Amino acid sequence: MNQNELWNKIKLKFKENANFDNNTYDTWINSVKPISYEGNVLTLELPTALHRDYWDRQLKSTFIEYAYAITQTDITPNLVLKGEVDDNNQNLKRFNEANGKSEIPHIDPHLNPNYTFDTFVIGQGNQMAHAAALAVSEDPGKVYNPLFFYGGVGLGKTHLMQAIGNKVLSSNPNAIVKYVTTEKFTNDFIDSLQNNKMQEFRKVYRNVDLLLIDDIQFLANKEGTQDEFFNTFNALYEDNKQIVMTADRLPNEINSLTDRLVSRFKWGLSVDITAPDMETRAAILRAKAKSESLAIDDNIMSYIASQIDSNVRELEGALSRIKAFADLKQEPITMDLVSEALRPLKLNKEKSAITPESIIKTTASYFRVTVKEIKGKKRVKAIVMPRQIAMYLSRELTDNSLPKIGEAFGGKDHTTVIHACDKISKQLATDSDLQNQIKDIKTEIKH
Ligand SMILES: Nc1ncnc2c1ncn2[C@@H]1O[C@H](COP(=O)(O)OP(=O)(O)OP(=O)(O)O)[C@@H](O)[C@H]1O
Repeated sequence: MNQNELWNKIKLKFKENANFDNNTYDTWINSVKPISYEGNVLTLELPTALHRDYWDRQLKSTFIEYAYAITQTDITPNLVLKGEVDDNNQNLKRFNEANGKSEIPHIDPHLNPNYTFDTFVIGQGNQMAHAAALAVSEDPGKVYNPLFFYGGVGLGKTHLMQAIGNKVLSSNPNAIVKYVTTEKFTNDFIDSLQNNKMQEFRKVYRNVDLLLIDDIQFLANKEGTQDEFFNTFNALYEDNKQIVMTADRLPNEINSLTDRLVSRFKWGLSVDITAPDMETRAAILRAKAKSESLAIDDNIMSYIASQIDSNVRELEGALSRIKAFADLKQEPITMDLVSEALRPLKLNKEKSAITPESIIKTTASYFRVTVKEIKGKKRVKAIVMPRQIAMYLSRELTDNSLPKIGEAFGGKDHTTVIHACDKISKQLATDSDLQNQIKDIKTEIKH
């Protein structure tokens, strides 16, 4: 029997017995080419490294079983990639090290199983992001690539991004999905540079079907990591692999993000997620309460939703607090219990009520300018500097979104706030006078 005859017989067995649909059969079996059959080794040429990984993990043992049924001998598959075939040394090396070991390291998707579409409540602020996420999860790499979510903290960006990963894996358990924060990507990159492991790094990041990368604003000012990310992005994109990213702002608003990255990100779709309205907050609470089997009256839900209006993470925190209160006191969840449980949160909020308004007031008096001047448009240095410092402090000390801060400064655009924050952060690194001024103003604000 030559290699073609043997492979055709094995293929037939895969077709008849392996329970593959046509698509799966074409992808993993029909795309394989028999190269040689010598001794007890059948050399097969596979189209990509992904195929080899899949064969190593999923198909090798079935292959051996089918080959044995046909030849009554143990046949070992020698899996090579196109281009490797002529290189005998590499071929041999690969064969020797193979032994069931996959070339692509095992990739842990790092997904939270609770972050699914089922547990995500759709509301006004996230409707569009949800629709885009769903579309991408149904057809990764095809519709919006890359998909980019941006918006403030605790609004569900990570949840939605991981929901895509969970859905892709549940539809195709063999898909290679990887979720990473930008911080982890950066650390992995630096680590592999220092330890001469760039090849492994690339093997991990360039062999995924779906890359989910969170908080890419942290790529700011990291040129080397940006370069590597750019190359990763290109490799995946050219291979029609899906990339999903999140950040707290639009790519062109991220400090020193290279133009080539910004322009790549524009190839796909950017969608913002905004804070949930009252109705959505109540719906989220109802869903969370239900999943934890908490019995809470509808009007109590509305009350909680009206009190906690910043973001979903805080809403969840409030609910856990209420639950803990009810458990400790062994009482049902009544309006009294809820208002007692939430009182410290509200008091805290009132006591430490640091708002852009209070920051503007303190900063103005520190620099002996007026609140009106800070909120105004005058561009003289004596006013611009205090204005930018107050914007910077509003960003640092409050949870207000960039547009909200802009509004507090007499209706300025959020890009002006970003510019101010970036400028002050940069200057702070080298200017000790500014460091002291900011320290003093902060102390005053907190008193
Ligand atoms: N629409 C929603 N329905 C259900 N749960 C939600 C929704 N939005 C957010 N959450 C929950 O709120 C919490 C915070 O969400 P998440 O971590 O995804 O926010 P984020 O936008 O990524 O914030 P950050 O930028 O701080 O990481 C999570 O526990 C998430 O499950």
